[in-house]
Amino acid sequence: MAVYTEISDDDLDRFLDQYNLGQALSCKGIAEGVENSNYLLHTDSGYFILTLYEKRVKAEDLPFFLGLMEHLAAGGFMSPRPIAAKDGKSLKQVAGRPAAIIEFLDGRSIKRVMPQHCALLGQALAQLHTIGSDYSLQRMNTLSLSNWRPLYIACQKSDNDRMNAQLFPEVEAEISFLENHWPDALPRGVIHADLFPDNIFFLNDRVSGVIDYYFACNDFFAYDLAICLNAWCFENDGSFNITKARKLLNGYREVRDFSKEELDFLPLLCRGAAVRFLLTRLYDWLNQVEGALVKPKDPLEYLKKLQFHQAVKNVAAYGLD
Ligand SMILES: Nc1ncnc2c1ncn2[C@@H]1O[C@H](COP(=O)(O)OP(=O)(O)O)[C@@H](O)[C@H]1O
Ligand SMILES: N[C@@H](CCOP(=O)(O)O)C(=O)O
Repeated sequence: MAVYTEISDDDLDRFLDQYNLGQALSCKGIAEGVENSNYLLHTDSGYFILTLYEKRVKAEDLPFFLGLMEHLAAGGFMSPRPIAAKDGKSLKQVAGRPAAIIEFLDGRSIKRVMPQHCALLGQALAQLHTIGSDYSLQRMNTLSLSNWRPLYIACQKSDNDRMNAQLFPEVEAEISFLENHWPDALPRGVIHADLFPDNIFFLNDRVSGVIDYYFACNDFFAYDLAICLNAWCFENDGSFNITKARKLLNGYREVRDFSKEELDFLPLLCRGAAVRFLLTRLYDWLNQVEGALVKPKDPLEYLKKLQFHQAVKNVAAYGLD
C-alpha cells in the first residue's frame, strides 16, 4: 500500500474548501501504487482520487503531467482528468505535499494477463502516442540512458551489506554496452513510460482507463513498447510469452505502424527498459522508507528479463516476421 503522507481531517477539510466538490464523506488510503500517496476520496459530488506527490515526482514537472492528462482526455483518450479548484488550478498543496484531485475511472486492472489484453494494450499505447504527439509541453526522460550509471552508483553506495555484490558487475557491463549502442534518433514523442498492468483498467473487454502519468516524458515511442513487452509478456515463472508479444506489437501497429529501424532496435530498447526498472527497484529495495505503507518490488525479476533480451537476435523472438 502506498501511503507515505497521512492527512489530518482538518487539513482535508481546508483543502476541499478550495474546490466545488462539497464535504468529504470519507478518504481512504489506496492499497496499490509505489510512487505517490493515493487516497480514494468520497465527497458530496462523488468519488475521486486524491494524489499527494512524493519522492521521485518533482513539483516543476507536475504541470506537464496534469496538462498531459487533460490533453489526452480532450483528444478522446481514456485518461482521467485533473479536477480544477475554484480558482481554475488543478495543482494544490495538502499536508505539506503538492497534491491534485483526479477524476475516478471505472474498471479494474487485470491480475492475469491474457493475449487479448496485450492486443488492447498495444492499441491503447499507439493511441496515446498519436494523441500525445501535439501536446505542447515537453519533459525529458529523467530515467533514461544518462541516468542509469548515476543510479547504479547510488545503488552500490546503498548496498551496505553487500547483498548484491554479484549483481553489480553484470549490471555495469550492461550499462556500458547500452551507452555504446543506444540509438540517437528514432521516432519520438510523448510516452507513458510506466504502462504496467496495474496502470490500465479494463471494463467489458475494453480499456476503460489508463492512469499514472508520473513518468511520462518525451522519448522514443519504441522504448515505450519495450517497457510494455517487459511488463506484460513474461509469465510468473520468468518465461517469455511470444503470443502476448505478437498481440501487443500487432495491436500497436493497427493504430501506428513502426519503422524497420524501430523494430531493429527493439531488442536493445528492451534491454534498456529492463535495466531501468531493475535499477529503480533495486534502489527502492535498498532505501526503504521507514513507516511507509508500501511493498517494494523485486529487482531480480528484471535481471531475468534482461538476460532474455540479451540472447535475442531479432524481432522474430517477439513474434514478428
Ligand atoms: N483515476 C483513477 N481512477 C480510479 N482508480 C485510480 C485512479 N488513479 C489511481 N487509482 C488507484 O490508485 C492506485 C495507485 O495509483 P497509481 O497512479 O498507480 O499510484 P502511484 O503513482 O503511486 O504508482 C491504482 O492502482 C488504482 O487502484
Ligand atoms: N511500475 C514500476 C513501479 C512504479 O509503480 P506504479 O505503481 O507507479 O506503477 C515497477 O514495477 O517497478
